[in-house]
Amino acid sequence: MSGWEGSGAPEHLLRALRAEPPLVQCITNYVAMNIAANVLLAAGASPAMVSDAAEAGEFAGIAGAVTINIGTLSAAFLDGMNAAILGAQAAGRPWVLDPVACQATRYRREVVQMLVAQRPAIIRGNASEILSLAGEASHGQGVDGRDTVAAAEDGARRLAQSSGAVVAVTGAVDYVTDGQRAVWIEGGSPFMPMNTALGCALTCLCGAYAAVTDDAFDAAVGALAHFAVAGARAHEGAAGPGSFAPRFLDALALVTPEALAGAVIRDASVPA
Ligand SMILES: Nc1ncnc2c1ncn2[C@@H]1O[C@H](COP(=O)(O)OP(=O)(O)OP(=O)(O)O)[C@@H](O)[C@H]1O
Ligand SMILES: Cc1ncsc1CCO
Ligand SMILES: [Mg+2]
Repeated sequence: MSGWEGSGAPEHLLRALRAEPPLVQCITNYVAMNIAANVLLAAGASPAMVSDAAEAGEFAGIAGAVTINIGTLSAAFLDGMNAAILGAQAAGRPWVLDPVACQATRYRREVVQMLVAQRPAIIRGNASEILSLAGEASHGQGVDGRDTVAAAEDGARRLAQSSGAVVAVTGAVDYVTDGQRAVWIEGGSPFMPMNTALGCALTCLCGAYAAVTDDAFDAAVGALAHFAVAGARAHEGAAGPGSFAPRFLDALALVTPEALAGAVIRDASVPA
């Protein structure tokens, strides 16, 4: 099918987001901070990189959503993450988890399990990270995915069922599931994984979409469709990852709700 039907379709969410730009509190890594903020601004949202525990919980009370990324994990970041999650939960706002390189060290494996237990609305990671979270063998090399998204399909569905989160697995073709509903999303560009932190930025955009709908599945599909359409457009005329990067920011901003309606989204739901 082409396009996700109904009021939760990406084009409707993008219209809502542009009409009232959501404030998204991003606790992300040092590599991603600037890239993710620019991605959110281009897409139409309002980023704030607020992570210290002294204010992260209070700030979460005024944000539309919180996003948490363990890319450059430290004790100080972790304190801020826990404060922000408590603040988001007290305010009834969703939070999104990016389990960067969670397969790599015991510290990351333990921290990410503790975070998953705090009920993120969405978990967005590459296939190697999602396989590890699902308890399966992962071939991830540090922060880079080395597994196919198809290999993580079953694990993603089980992880969604056990955690209660919508799970979004990204790669050449993306997969999103809430444990029952599922879609494949096509598009993007092979230059995307050659630009650092675009996945981290996408996690922040999942927060922006989650701020404008109560349905975390629709939010994840909307954010990933926005990246897929903008990435494919930016690929046209790009000579490599360097010239791709500014075209991608332009494309994120120039994508219209009507263009998002043309995103290639294939239903893969398990029959009830
Ligand atoms: N080969 C590819 N072709 C098309 N799009 C791709 C490809 N690989 C990744 N993407 C897209 O790039 C974006 C980021 O996904 P990716 O899986 O690379 O994240 P990641 O590994 O977490 O990145 P990072 O940790 O560097 O932020 C997604 O929108 C995804 O669809
Ligand atoms: C390169 C890198 N190292 C830690 S986080 C990060 C950004 C991509 O995940
Ligand atoms: Mg990543």
